[in-house]
Amino acid sequence: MTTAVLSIGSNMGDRLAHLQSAVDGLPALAVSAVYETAPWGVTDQDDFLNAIVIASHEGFGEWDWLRRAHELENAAGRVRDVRWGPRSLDVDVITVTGVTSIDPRLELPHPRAHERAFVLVPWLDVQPDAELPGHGRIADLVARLADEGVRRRDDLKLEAV
Ligand SMILES: Nc1ncnc2c1ncn2[C@@H]1O[C@H](COP(=O)(O)OP(=O)(O)OP(=O)(O)O)[C@@H](O)[C@H]1O
Ligand SMILES: Nc1nc2c(c(=O)[nH]1)N=C(CO)CN2
Repeated sequence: MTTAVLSIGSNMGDRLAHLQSAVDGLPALAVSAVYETAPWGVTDQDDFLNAIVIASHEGFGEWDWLRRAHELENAAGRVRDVRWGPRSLDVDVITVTGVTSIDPRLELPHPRAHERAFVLVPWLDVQPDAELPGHGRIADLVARLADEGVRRRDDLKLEAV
């Protein structure tokens, strides 16, 4: 049994429906609130909706989590073109408990998670005591980040089954 922390994001089309399709396709233990977030990296694009899913599955290794992430992105009609560009659905594997990897096809923990408020703020919702291996407690990381344009949208809800 492995537990994974996954970041889901969308800034194209029906953003909430895309996030919900990801939640529906993951063995979710917990789902954060939904956040409206300013684009990170390539800033000349629409705002994202972001959330965090904690998922657990008997017999799933780290590559199974990546495969599932890609299946969900493809099902949402994602076209892979611009790095950090607009997308119907982005599913990133942030951590898989006990796993580190420097393989460029699957780096764990995700190498940019520690600097992304759109990952850390929703993660704090569901696992306030979590640590990001190599970077310490996520609560401390969030406290150190400036206001990065992350706004909780309590009017939008993801349904976990
Ligand atoms: N932890 C990870 N989670 C998801 N993809 C990863 C991870 N580590 C490496 N990759 C690889 O990164 C490639 C590009 O992923 P993607 O298109 O989602 O990048 P991005 O979302 O634009 O940027 P970023 O990687 O900074 O989030 C994927 O094909 C995948 O093989
Ligand atoms: N706010 C926000 N910015 C992003 C996001 C995202 O999910 N949210 N995903 C990206 C692709 O990695 C690039 N930039």
